[in-house]
Amino acid sequence: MSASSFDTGEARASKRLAICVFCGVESGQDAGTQRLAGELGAHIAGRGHLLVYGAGGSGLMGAVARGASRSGGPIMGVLPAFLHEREHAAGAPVQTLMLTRDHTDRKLRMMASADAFIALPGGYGTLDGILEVATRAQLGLHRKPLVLLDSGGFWEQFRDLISAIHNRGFVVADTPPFELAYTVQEAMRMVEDKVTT
Ligand SMILES: C/C(=C\CNc1ncnc2c1ncn2[C@@H]1O[C@H](COP(=O)(O)O)[C@@H](O)[C@H]1O)CO
Repeated sequence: MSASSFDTGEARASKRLAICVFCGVESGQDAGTQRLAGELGAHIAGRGHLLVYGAGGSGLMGAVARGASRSGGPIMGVLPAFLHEREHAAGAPVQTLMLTRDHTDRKLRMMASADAFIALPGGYGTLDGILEVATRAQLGLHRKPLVLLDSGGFWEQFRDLISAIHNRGFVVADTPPFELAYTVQEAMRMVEDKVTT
C-alpha cells in the first residue's frame, strides 16, 4: 500500500479490526476537534474497520459515526437502554445497536468487542472508558492498544497527570498503558501496527 493511499484512508488495511472510539456526547467548544472526529470516523471506515462506539447521535460521538457512515463503514453502537432517547434517537446514523443494562455493562461489551481503542476529547464518560481500559491493561488483563488522539493539548494534560502519579510512586510500571497521537493517520498506524504485530 502506498503512503498516500494510507493518508487519505482510501486503502483497506490488511486486517479488519473492531476499533472502539471513546469521545464526548457533547461537541466541546473547538470546531477543529469536531472536524477531527469526523475525519477519524471516515478513516476507520475507509480502512475497512468496524467502528464500535457509544451509539450517540450528537456531539463528537455523532460526528465520528457520521464520518464512518459517509465512508460506508459498518458501525456498532453500544449504550444503556435508558439513554436511547436522550443520546441515540436524535441523529445517529444507521448502525447495529446493542442496548445494555447500564454503563458498566456497556463498557464491558465495548471492551470485549474491540481490538483497539482510540479516545477523542470528552467528559466523565470518556474518562471513565479510558481509565477502565488502562486499569485492565495495568493488571495484565489485556494487551489491546489505547491511543489518545490529541486535540489542542487535551490529552497532554491527562498524560501529565498520569506522569505525576507515576513519579509519586503510586504506579510501579515504567510506562503508562496508552500513547498519544496527534493526527488521525498516526493514531490509525499505531493501532494497526500494534494489533497486527
Ligand atoms: C454513571 C456511572 C459511572 C460514572 N460515569 C459514567 N460512566 C460511564 N459512562 C458515562 C458516565 N458518565 C457519562 N457516561 C456516558 O459516556 C458517554 C460519553 O460521555 P461524556 O461524559 O460526554 O464523555 C455518554 O454516553 C455518557 O452517557 C455509573 O455507572
